[in-house]
Amino acid sequence: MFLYCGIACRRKFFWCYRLLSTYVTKTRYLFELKEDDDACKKAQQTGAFYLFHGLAPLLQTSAHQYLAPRHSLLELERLLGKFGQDAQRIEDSVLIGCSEQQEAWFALDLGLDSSFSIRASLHKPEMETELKGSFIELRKALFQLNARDASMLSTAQALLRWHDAHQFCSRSGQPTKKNVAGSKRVCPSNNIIYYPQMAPVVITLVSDGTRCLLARQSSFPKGMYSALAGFCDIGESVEETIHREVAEEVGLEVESLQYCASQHWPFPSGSLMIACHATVKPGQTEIQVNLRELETAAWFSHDEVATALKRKGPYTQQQNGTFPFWLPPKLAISHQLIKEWVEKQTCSSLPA
Ligand SMILES: NC(=O)c1ccc[n+]([C@@H]2O[C@H](COP(=O)([O-])OP(=O)(O)OC[C@H]3O[C@@H](n4cnc5c(N)ncnc54)[C@H](O)[C@@H]3O)[C@@H](O)[C@H]2O)c1
Ligand SMILES: [Mg+2]
Repeated sequence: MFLYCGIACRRKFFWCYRLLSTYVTKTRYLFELKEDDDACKKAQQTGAFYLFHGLAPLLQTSAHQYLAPRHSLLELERLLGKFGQDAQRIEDSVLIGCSEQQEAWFALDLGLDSSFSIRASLHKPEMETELKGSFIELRKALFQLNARDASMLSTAQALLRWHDAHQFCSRSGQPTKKNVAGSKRVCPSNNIIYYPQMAPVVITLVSDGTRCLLARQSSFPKGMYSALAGFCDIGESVEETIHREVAEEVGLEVESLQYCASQHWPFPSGSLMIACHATVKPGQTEIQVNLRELETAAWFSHDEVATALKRKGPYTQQQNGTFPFWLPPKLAISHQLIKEWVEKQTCSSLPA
């Protein structure tokens, strides 16, 4: 009997341990907050808030890096009170994650129009002084944030932008209402539910076996090249988008492809970047650049790419008027894709 109990208890302990692993607990907690408005409101009491103004996150500078400060509900209520705002404005906030200790994290934009406020947008310079930070465009700050803040702020910005753009039902024209977590909006007149969306984008590093193909758009910083990227058209598989984008942008036919990784990307308005390696036949490598899409594209050797990976742009113009060749920074999935290609090439060139 004792032995039986012992085994049963150990089994139970093992089962609880499995269920209560930090990751599972955190995931279940976030799921509950998205489904249960009261639970989410309760979580706000002990939660922390990232602040934005016109989709630009509040940042503080620390040793050449940006840090994203968080504020408690109490601090936020005090701040809104000081600027003559109703604390109801906090209902505009969206849930973006939680800590391992289940402190829920929210994001709130103080610069976007609010249905809860008479004076919709709070005055930016005054708020910056009060908060001892600056609201900085995410595009400018992203690469000077640590990986966790970059990911949190990217998610937050995409979600805040989506809510701002989906205030009305496209069928009835009536105002839609968000749930407390901000994981959906509902039209009260017809019960249509709107969920936040993101656009799938493929990013492909094409190789001919020894070289890889990199391209630039005129909007890129000078000297920077990247892998080929393109939005998925409606009805396409990832494989079909890769074939089409490579043909459209550089006039080549993909022979084989291999998945590498994926990343949420906040620009232009929330994309899921799906990164893949692709090969073309060694004899069919003549590039025909589509100038409507790209400024230029070219084949680069392993050594050229390996050297460029170590450079950190943006660069100033050289004496001969050109800019050094450099690649996107570590945080961008294109960097990871290119680095993986370089490592594979290095391994395959080593003697067996
Ligand atoms: N994270 C990274 O490493 C990385 C690297 C390269 C590109 N990107 C991102 O990939 C995205 C797509 O690359 P691209 O610009 O070459 O795409 P693209 O080649 O599909 O060309 C862009 C054009 O596609 C059209 N388009 C179709 N669907 C669209 C949609 N849902 N949203 C916006 N435009 C749409 C527009 O006309 C737009 O001008 C860019 O927004 C860029 O920010 C990210
Ligand atoms: Mg493109």
